[in-house]
Amino acid sequence: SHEWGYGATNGPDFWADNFPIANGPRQSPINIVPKEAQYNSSLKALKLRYDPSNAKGILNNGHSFQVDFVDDTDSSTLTGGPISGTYRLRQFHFHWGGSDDRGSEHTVNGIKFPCELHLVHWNTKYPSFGEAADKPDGLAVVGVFLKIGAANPRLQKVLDALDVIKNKGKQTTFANFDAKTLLPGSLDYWTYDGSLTTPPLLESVTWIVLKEPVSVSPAQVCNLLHLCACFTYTKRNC
Ligand SMILES: CCN[C@H]1CN(CCOCC)S(=O)(=O)c2sc(S(N)(=O)=O)cc21
Ligand SMILES: [Zn+2]
Repeated sequence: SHEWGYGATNGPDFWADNFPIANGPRQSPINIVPKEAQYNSSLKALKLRYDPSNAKGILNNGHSFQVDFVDDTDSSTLTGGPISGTYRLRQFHFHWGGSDDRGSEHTVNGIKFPCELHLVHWNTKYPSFGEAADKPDGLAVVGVFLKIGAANPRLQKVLDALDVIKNKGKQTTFANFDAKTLLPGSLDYWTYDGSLTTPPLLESVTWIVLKEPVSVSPAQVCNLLHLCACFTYTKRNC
């Protein structure tokens, strides 16, 4: 079967063919309706402690690009928030689209943002990421919306690295990067139990979607899209 993607013949509407969990009870993404969200006073503040020296490399996985982190110690972790215990930062990646009115996976009141950042963490109650990835409490992903606005200097180091990983499977070293610099000022969040938003669509993700977006400039989004030479789902006149 041809590889899943976002095209007309292998996009999300076809994923259930090879990944029946696509019709499962806790599939992501969802539309977030703030007025309908219930306040839960037992939820704690998010605590994100990231060590820049854990940044390892940047990889074009053919569906997006991801920055991978060394996750063999508790030096880059997510604690507090809706989760219990300690989750380790594994990687972060982005989702974007071919125009400013689409690209994010979650929506807020039906509105899509041009881009969405996902910081993927795994529960250290399991021996490894691979073991955690299919457990109901295995993963916690922090989602950050990007909105079109002023250029975001903290993104630039990531975008500058894309030139050398233009093709699927390409990777290069990406050292000494502080993922915290990608976060907005406020860590206020919505949370729900969901899934990976791409195959294998595992229902193992506690979603933590930050309310405050960060900015990205149109030129920076175009930078992302140059990488999309191999991603057929986005065409943008840059
Ligand atoms: C392109 C594949 N994307 C997957 C790859 N991983 C799953 C690998 O499962 C191994 C058994 S992942 O855990 O890194 C991950 S997180 C998200 S998302 N968009 O929901 O934050 C998608 C994916
Ligand atoms: Zn994602």
